[in-house]
Amino acid sequence: MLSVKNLVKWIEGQAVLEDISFSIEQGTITGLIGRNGVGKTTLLRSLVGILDPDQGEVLFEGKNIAINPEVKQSIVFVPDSFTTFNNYHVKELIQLYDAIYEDFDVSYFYELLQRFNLPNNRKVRSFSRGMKALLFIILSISTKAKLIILDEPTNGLDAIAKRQILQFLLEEVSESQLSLLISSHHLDELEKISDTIIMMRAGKIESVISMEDAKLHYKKLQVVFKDGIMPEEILQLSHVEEISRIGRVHTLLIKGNVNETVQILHEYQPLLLEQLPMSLEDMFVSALGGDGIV
Ligand SMILES: Nc1ncnc2c1ncn2[C@@H]1O[C@H](COP(=O)(O)OP(=O)(O)OP(=O)(O)O)[C@@H](O)[C@H]1O
Repeated sequence: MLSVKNLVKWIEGQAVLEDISFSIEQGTITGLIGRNGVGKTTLLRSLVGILDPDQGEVLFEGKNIAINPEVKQSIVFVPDSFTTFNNYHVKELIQLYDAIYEDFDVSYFYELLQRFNLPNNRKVRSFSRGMKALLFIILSISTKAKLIILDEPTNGLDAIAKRQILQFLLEEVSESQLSLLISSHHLDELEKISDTIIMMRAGKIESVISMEDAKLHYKKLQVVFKDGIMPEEILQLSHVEEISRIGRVHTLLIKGNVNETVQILHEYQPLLLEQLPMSLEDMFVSALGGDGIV
């Protein structure tokens, strides 16, 4: 559905995006993660034409978005800040979206407004941060676009609103074959809803991995030895990484064949050896933990 090919973006003499390529399939949720300043927002803005890439292209259903502006009807970007719209009344926003997006569904918008208990008789300025986030997610869904790109969508939402909106996004994806690309630092949320995770590092793609593969290929083990010391042989294994140590409890991240590692660990007769659920945060820390802020 969306195909990004060799995207490069320079800002003020600095390469912010370097040779970015990936694709997004219909009806899927892709999470975009990476440390602060790696270029996530710049990438999202380049995908929708707010920024012009210096090299490379973005194809939506085979059409280059730079020379086929009508394609932008099918892609909606929800930014992480809504100050531009502060002076708009909700009704003016509806008129604006209705004028821009041919398939904007006004009655569905009002239905969603009611579902999320948002007022329709006020200016955006009077909404809280979380209410604004909800409002713009609802607006984007009501456009009936095929791809919605969200930059930090759950920032400022309370725990209940977060759950509601994530559940709602999942429903929309399964019912209407919508695709979502979501940039977020809330890895626990992305882990629950994403099919694929794109990890960025210093303006480049570090990895693209399906959550299914990630769960198969990464495992987390907790191990305690009598003398509290992790055998050097284990630390030397290239697919094993010690991600934390609290007292005598060592936590290991295993990439690849976990059975082989467990067998070796058993030879050292540990007092405790147990497998823990692997989280996206573990993968993130393992892959990017050594990086400073870029
Ligand atoms: N308008 C701009 N002028 C100068 N530098 C910019 C501009 N926009 C982005 N940058 C730089 O580009 C890099 C990437 O910024 P970007 O906002 O895309 O990162 P990010 O991954 O979204 O970060 P965060 O997770 O903190 O939101 C940073 O080094 C930033 O300083």
